[in-house]
Amino acid sequence: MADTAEAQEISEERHDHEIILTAHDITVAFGSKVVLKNLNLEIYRGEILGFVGGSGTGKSVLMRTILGLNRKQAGTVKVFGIDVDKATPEEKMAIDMRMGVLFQHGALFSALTVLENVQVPMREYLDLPKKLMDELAMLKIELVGLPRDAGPKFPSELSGGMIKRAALARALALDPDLVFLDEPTSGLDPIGAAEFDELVIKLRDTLGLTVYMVTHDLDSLFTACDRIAVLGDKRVLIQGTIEDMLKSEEPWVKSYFRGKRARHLDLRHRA
Ligand SMILES: Nc1ncnc2c1ncn2[C@@H]1O[C@H](COP(=O)(O)OP(=O)(O)OP(=O)(O)O)[C@@H](O)[C@H]1O
Repeated sequence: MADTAEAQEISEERHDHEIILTAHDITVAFGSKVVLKNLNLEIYRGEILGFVGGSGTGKSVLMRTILGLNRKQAGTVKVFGIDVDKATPEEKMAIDMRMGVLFQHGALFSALTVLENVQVPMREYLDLPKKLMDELAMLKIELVGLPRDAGPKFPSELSGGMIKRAALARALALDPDLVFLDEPTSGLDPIGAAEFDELVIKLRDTLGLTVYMVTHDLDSLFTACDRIAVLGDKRVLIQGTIEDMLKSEEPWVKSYFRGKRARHLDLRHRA
């Protein structure tokens, strides 16, 4: 277990300050309802960034905006150094292939087996023979810690934790550099959630992934995240390490990280 200073050093070495994604001056509104206003955020290569904020503050909207699934009224999103609004169709496709997503709801297609679910992005972007696709999908299934016999199963035959792992396998199908996880541990029991966090850390360490994780899970924020960004008042209120969150006097941050539910957690929980 690394102490705080050591953990900080490891974290700094890891992301080495290379920016992999920049959201600059983002404004998003639905009709007259402004959800995000002049929001700025940076994500560094190799980090696990935890994204937190009150319910309905716009965490999913921001993730969808970054992914190009929501219209924005203003601002720029640069991924891998390319402004997505100015990207050519070829650049756009290359960017899409380098980003994997685990959505909060509808994680898997219920009519498809786990193997077929993992193959969905492969079919969309690659033209591979079936046998090779089967082998690649099985590798992803094993990578996320599922047994091979999970491949031919349907989502309804899996536990909640296995479904999340299968959805993660699908997000990893195209060997992305950056993965977006929208509340990946919601609905899991604490043991399942802790195991999922460990898996995310292991994948980051072994594959060099960068992870953007929307979460309400304080355990995940304490144990898995190198940095945390807090959304409130339509913008990023604060971003920094868990130590920064614990020192913050911003009222929402203070009540979230030092409130009753956070009381049992402290920095000794950090891996
Ligand atoms: N397509 C849409 N049309 C209109 N309003 C929307 C749309 N998508 C999101 N909103 C609104 O934007 C606000 C932010 O929603 P969002 O789902 O991003 O919140 P969140 O921070 O992810 O919440 P939670 O933690 O509860 O999942 C909400 O008020 C929501 O109703």
